[in-house]
Amino acid sequence: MLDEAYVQPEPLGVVLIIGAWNYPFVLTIQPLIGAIAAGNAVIIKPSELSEKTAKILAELLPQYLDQDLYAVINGGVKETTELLKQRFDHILYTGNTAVGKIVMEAAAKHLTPVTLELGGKSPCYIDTDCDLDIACRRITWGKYMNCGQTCIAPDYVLCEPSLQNQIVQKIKETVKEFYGENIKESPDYERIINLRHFKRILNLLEGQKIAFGGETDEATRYIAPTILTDVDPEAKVMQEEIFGPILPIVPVKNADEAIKFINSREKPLAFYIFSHNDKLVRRMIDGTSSGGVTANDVIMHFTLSSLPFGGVGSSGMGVYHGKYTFDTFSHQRPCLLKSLKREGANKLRYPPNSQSKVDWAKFFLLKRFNKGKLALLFLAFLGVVAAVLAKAGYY
Ligand SMILES: NC(=O)c1ccc[n+]([C@@H]2O[C@H](COP(=O)([O-])OP(=O)(O)OC[C@H]3O[C@@H](n4cnc5c(N)ncnc54)[C@H](O)[C@@H]3O)[C@@H](O)[C@H]2O)c1
Ligand SMILES: O=CCCCCCCCCCCCCCCCCCCCCC(=O)O
Repeated sequence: MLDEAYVQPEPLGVVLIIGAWNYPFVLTIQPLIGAIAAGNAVIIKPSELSEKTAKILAELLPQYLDQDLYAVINGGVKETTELLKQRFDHILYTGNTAVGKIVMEAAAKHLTPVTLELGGKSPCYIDTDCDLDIACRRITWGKYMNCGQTCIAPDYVLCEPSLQNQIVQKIKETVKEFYGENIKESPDYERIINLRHFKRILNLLEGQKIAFGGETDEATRYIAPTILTDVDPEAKVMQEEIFGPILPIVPVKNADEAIKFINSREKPLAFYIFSHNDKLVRRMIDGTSSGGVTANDVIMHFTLSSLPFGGVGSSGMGVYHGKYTFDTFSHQRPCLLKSLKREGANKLRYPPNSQSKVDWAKFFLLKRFNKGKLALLFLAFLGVVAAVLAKAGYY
């Protein structure tokens, strides 16, 4: 009661931030800000795939930040492997799950804590009680933004079979509204990062029923906004994160079947539910697990600095954004400041031990006391009252 107890966040030391190529600026600078705020030195390793952003980060950062404390190291697998042999005090990695395991293994050698911002297949459930026009506009935005190369893009849609055709029609209309008749010419429609990913995505289309889109151009790595209908849960496109502009629709009987479907797979990075029915929204949140959730929209939980961002299970571990980034890169150090006085009370914890000492310790620590102690306390209280009365009478 008389001591001072507080939590003093302290810097961890040297932090390594490994970024991914799909949002190469935000995925390195956002964690960097929190790591600096928490007082750490930082090494940034941008993705070699987004080579121009990597180059510009290495040119710009030293112009504005202390070069002894904040470094940018560019390179690919070889350089990152070498970097990971060093001892860091925290590693924040953004990228795919397979490399996440490599990072965690390397970190374990030094007992370095990790934050792993990974991916996964983020489901999107559309309820029959829903404004389909709005739902489809928001899904079109989140799915085809950056050509589907967004970690929290809705990966696939779950809905009742009766909604399928309407969804296709409405997304089709929205694509036209967003990107015009000639999508290829739209300055707002992006391309696939490289040929390897282009071929990987095309491979996912094999044997599928294309309800919309499907046009591709290898020379410019263009893949049109595409929708697949009646997709078999066992199909290739349902086995890995798509990370491209393909939206499979998997018909389910109802919300309960959707919950079962989601729970039978790895925990996703995000989960989206579109419904007017608030009770259903909460039931679906309670019945599933995912890194984050947005109801009646997509992507937007990422934009709130008041919410922690991160995955769970195979979609990652640890969180950042806003104050959570500061906390991730800090050690929460508990401090108790006592004085050298009141040694009489402290004698309770020193040997020789006795039942009376145990009872008093219970009283102080657990706020638990037996009836005998209660009587004693009552007597003490009466004594205090008597003393006060006597003093008042005396004066
Ligand atoms: N959770 C998030 O915030 C988030 C954000 C963006 C992307 N992602 C996920 O990232 C994935 C896409 O990114 P990616 O993995 O293709 O990015 P990537 O290929 O850029 O790899 C990520 C980083 O890992 C490094 N790397 C690659 N192979 C390595 C190895 N063998 N050893 C050590 N380091 C290695 C790269 O140099 C790069 O810096 C998707 O799964 C996506 O969902 C997650
Ligand atoms: O790959 C992983 C990283 C993901 C990065 C995703 C970045 C996404 C950025 C999206 C920015 C969206 C900004 C939208 C701002 C405009 C908002 C207007 C909102 C009006 C809201 C009205 C309301 O009803 O709430």
